[in-house]
Amino acid sequence: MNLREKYHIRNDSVITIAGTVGVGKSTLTKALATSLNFKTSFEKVDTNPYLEKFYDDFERWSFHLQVYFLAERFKEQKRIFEYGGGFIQDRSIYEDTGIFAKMHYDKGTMSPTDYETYKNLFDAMVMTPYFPHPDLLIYLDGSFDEVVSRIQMRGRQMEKDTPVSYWEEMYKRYNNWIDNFNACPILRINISDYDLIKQENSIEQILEKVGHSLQHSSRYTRKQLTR
Ligand SMILES: Nc1ncnc2c1ncn2[C@@H]1O[C@H](COP(=O)(O)OP(=O)(O)O)[C@@H](O)[C@H]1O
Ligand SMILES: Nc1ncnc2c1ncn2[C@H]1C[C@H](O)[C@@H](COP(=O)(O)O)O1
Repeated sequence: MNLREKYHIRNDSVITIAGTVGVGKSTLTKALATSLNFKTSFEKVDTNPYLEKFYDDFERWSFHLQVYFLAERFKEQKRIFEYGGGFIQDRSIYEDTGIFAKMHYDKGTMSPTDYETYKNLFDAMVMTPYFPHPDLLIYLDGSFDEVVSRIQMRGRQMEKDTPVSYWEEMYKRYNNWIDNFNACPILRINISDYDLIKQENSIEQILEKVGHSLQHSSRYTRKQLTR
């Protein structure tokens, strides 16, 4: 029996991983996809034509970057749909608006008109009954100090050059955002409770929680019954 079967995870499940920059989403995405034999959907950082410019001048590039991310994530959503699921997704589409666009608007680095335009586009594309929400959102949580040290350790220059107050603001917003999130079921995991590098059975502990959360989600059970 493989790990997916052992933990009663359907092979058409869609699991998205949310959490602040540097917390460990991509690392967990890879580990989960490998153990479940799922496909991955990653945020592409190296080929993003706006990201460095954005970190250099938020005001000038925030609208362009949000529209770019929205288009990229929507294309990924389509790909996931076309494959019929079986995906682990690195960052949810909900964070783009709920965290990033809102934060830049509130801080005055995205104009009210740009924010309104972006929000209208987002709502028309995503917040409709036609948009398939994930079966589960895994929310990765950790201490602020650990998150900042991971950003430094990973070493993307644009992020290292960004004032720590930016990450602090984002961190606070994430805590608030997840407490009010209800678009799909959530599983919260603290990064101090597992170590994918040193503890071999860490991934199984996470898979057990994932299987349990999915089994207890009425939407997932409904999906199971209609198959
Ligand atoms: N469980 C872990 N233990 C130790 N270091 C980790 C762990 N998960 C991620 N990291 C490290 O933290 C940094 C950020 O991780 P990453 O997965 O890229 O975060 P995110 O995708 O959330 O921005 C990377 O240097 C990565 O190697
Ligand atoms: N919607 C976004 N707006 C601004 N910046 C964003 C958005 N989504 C991701 N980012 C940035 C944050 C990081 O610098 C990179 C990649 O994120 P990570 O959490 O490391 O996967 O893109």
